Amino acid sequence: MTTPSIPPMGQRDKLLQMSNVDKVFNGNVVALSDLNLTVNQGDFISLLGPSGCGKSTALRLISGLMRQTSGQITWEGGTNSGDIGVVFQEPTLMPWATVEQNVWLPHRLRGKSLFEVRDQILWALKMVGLEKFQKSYPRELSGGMKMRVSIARALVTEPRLILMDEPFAALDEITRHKLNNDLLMLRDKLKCTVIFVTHSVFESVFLSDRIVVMAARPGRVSSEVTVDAPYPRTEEFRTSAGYADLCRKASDALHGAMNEHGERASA
Ligand SMILES: Nc1ncnc2c1ncn2[C@@H]1O[C@H](COP(=O)(O)OP(=O)(O)OP(=O)(O)O)[C@@H](O)[C@H]1O
Repeated sequence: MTTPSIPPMGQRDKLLQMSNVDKVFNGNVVALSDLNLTVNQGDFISLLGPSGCGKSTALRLISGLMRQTSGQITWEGGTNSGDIGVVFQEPTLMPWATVEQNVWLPHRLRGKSLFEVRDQILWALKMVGLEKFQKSYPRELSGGMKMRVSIARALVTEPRLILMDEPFAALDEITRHKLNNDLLMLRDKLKCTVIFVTHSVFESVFLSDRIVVMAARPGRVSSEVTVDAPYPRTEEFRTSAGYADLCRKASDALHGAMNEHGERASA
């Protein structure tokens, strides 16, 4: 798969637009109010915000798993099945199925046989470094490897947009760093667009070029922090003064969002 490089921010084509999006649950829980967000092709966006500010709800609306109460979500050129890959906090693998069968799932749901999509499955597993584990079962894998399978499953349809809902939050720090590095390498190879939900200022700065900071009650965009550090980002970036400055900036923005309602910052 050959793909052109990602243009600099400001020169990217639009992928989708969320305009004046509201989501109300049970008639009275206002999860999102007047959410506006433009997502461009190649963006790596982190949604950062306090618990309950509607980050997961925003992802579910974009994924089409749920419908907004009002407002529009518009894809440039429309959207097809397979355009979106989703990775959740838990790997959500079928324990009775092999790695290969788990990664097959999105194609299987579209009526394709394992034989038909075997090459795509192998490609996705290679992307996450697990091509030798096709026939393994989830119980034989570490937590980090299970998450890689989950990422391969999201990649297997070659989606235009990958949605990740706190995918590494349950992993230990070392595995998390390793998967952060690998995710950036993957993004560099695939030139894909990613929206990544996290509670971690450090993770959002390391990964993204745009941090969308959300405020709660009701959930909305509070501010946006641009992370203009060049990719590839390495351990050198993680220990640089520039990284520390950007973390401070993102942390201030997060505290600002929390103070909009007098909440206590915990990130
Ligand atoms: N299915 C649902 N029914 C009723 N209320 C819901 C539902 N899903 C979410 N909510 C409410 O909507 C608000 C936003 O929830 P959401 O899970 O999107 O926030 P979040 O920012 O992802 O939180 P966290 O960081 O804790 O995962 C919360 O008040 C939550 O209780």
